[in-house]
Amino acid sequence: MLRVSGLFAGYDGGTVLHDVDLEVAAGRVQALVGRNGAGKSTLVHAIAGLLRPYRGVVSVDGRDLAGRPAHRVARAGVGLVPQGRRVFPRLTVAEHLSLAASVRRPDATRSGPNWTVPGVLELLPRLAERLRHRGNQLSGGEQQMLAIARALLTQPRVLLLDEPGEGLAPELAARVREVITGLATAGLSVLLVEQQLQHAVEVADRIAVLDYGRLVFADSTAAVRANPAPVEAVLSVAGTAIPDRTGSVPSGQESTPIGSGSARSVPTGGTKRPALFPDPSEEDAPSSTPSSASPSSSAP
Ligand SMILES: Nc1ncnc2c1ncn2[C@@H]1O[C@H](COP(=O)(O)OP(=O)(O)OP(=O)(O)O)[C@@H](O)[C@H]1O
Repeated sequence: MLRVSGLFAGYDGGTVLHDVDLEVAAGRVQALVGRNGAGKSTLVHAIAGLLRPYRGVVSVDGRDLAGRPAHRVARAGVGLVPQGRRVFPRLTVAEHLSLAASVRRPDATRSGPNWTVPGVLELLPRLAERLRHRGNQLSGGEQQMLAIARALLTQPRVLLLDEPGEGLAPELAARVREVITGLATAGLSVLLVEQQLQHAVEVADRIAVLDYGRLVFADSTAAVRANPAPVEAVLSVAGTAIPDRTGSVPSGQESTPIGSGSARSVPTGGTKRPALFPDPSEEDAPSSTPSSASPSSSAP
């Protein structure tokens, strides 16, 4: 379990995160949404040890990691899929994977999933076809899969993903969400930074909203589906128009300027249910968890 408590962090003495509390249980996906500049990446970096918090607790399975350097945090079981993927342009896929596999955390074999190179290639078969390609020869989707594979090979118990669908074609972003669901099913605690609420609710068990560095909302995805207005109100202040599943912004849900005082949570047109979420009876059946997501199928 990942636990963040009373976390303050920022840059050069300025405070970005104010008293943030968050818990992500094993096997769960916690989505973190918020408008641009709300502090989502700052929180991810503070958890991952890339940014030293001013104060507060960051713990994994009860072990306090706040202020530890990134390599120590990684060895304690926190995997990071950073925003922008950050693959090495000149290393091949195979080299990325063998490098990641060489920095396994020391107790990795004693508990939790045991990810191997064959195991991640089974989960992400596109990478198997690209083993000799360099990072700069991969598509955005392939780079994202590589970033996920690299993180898994460090044998994380907690996986942090910072906007993994950013810049991907819709079908690839959907595949990434499918993989994330499978990873949670395999027992990981997943913290997912997601720009679009519509996508967050597809994959997360819980939704938290960060605004001006403060956690202003946290509840189950079911509760958000039932009443998205509080979350939408925070997001709409940023002028972030959330598209529906077809990718278009529903009529009446255009973004609201800061200070206008009206959230766009309920579209005009008289429907009670905001168009962001389809009626549950109209939704597609949930996709089954890919069996290949289980690392138990990994070769030793
Ligand atoms: N390295 C840095 N040095 C100084 N300030 C920073 C740095 N990184 C981020 N900030 C500032 O911290 C605040 C939060 O930024 P952060 O990147 O965490 O937001 P975010 O919610 O992830 O935004 P986005 O959705 O655009 O990625 C912003 O005001 C940003 O300008």
